[in-house]
Amino acid sequence: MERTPLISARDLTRRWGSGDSAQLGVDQVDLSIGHGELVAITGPSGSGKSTLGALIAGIDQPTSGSLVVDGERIDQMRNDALARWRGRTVGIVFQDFHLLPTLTAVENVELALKLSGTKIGRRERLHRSAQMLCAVGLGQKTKRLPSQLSGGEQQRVAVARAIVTRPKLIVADEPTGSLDRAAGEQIAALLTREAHDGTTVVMITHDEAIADGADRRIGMVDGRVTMHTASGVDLLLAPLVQPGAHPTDAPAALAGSGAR
Ligand SMILES: Nc1ncnc2c1ncn2[C@@H]1O[C@H](COP(=O)(O)OP(=O)(O)OP(=O)(O)O)[C@@H](O)[C@H]1O
Repeated sequence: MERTPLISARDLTRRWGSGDSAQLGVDQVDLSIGHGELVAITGPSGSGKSTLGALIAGIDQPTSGSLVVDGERIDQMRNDALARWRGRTVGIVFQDFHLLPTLTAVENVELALKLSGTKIGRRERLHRSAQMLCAVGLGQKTKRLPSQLSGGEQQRVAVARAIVTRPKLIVADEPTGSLDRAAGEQIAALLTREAHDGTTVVMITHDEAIADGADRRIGMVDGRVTMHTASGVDLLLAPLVQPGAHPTDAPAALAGSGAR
């Protein structure tokens, strides 16, 4: 069965400023990511990975181009509508965690459930949040404040917060960046399981082993997508996508294969 795209970007561009001083983050990117696909975005520092992730997660908006995520055009959505869309659609793991310093680990996770509009009471929200913290190996530290946790532990709280709402999409910026190998593999396994359960996972990573475990790797250089790697086969984008064609027109291997 053909995998329908959850994310469809066309000519997506994000720049700051204009003229000679313009900074280009993402440059005319065409991209299609399927439901339940686990995608790793890789590339050198400054190549636009975080910028692309922020656009896909709806925490930033493009200068031009179109971006449809879960059936909605989010590229020109108003801020209030975009915030509501994020709450019901996406779990985000920020590079620098963004935990609220005055809330405990379990309260940080619970807040995400509350903001997602889930119709469950606080007691059940706290129960689910504690379970999620157990899943990331923090069952003994649910009542700690972020300042009482190591960087790696804070990162795991951030992952638990992104997953607990069972969103359609998880965008994770270096979700294993502060972790040792064993903890990193545990988090990668958790995100992979979410993808197997139907969540689309877009993971920005420098970790080669974790990128290799994804369904597809998207390589970026200078704000452009230069390469897709699926099933261990390198596919150079340029010869496969004809000028003017959308990535969804490209061969199935490029767009991902089969719905989950
Ligand atoms: N707010 C901003 N204003 C101006 N330029 C920006 C802004 N944010 C990012 N950029 C520029 O956009 C380009 C892409 O940055 P981005 O953070 O997306 O790269 P990255 O691939 O995620 O890098 P890293 O691996 O170091 O995190 C860089 O040249 C960066 O300087």
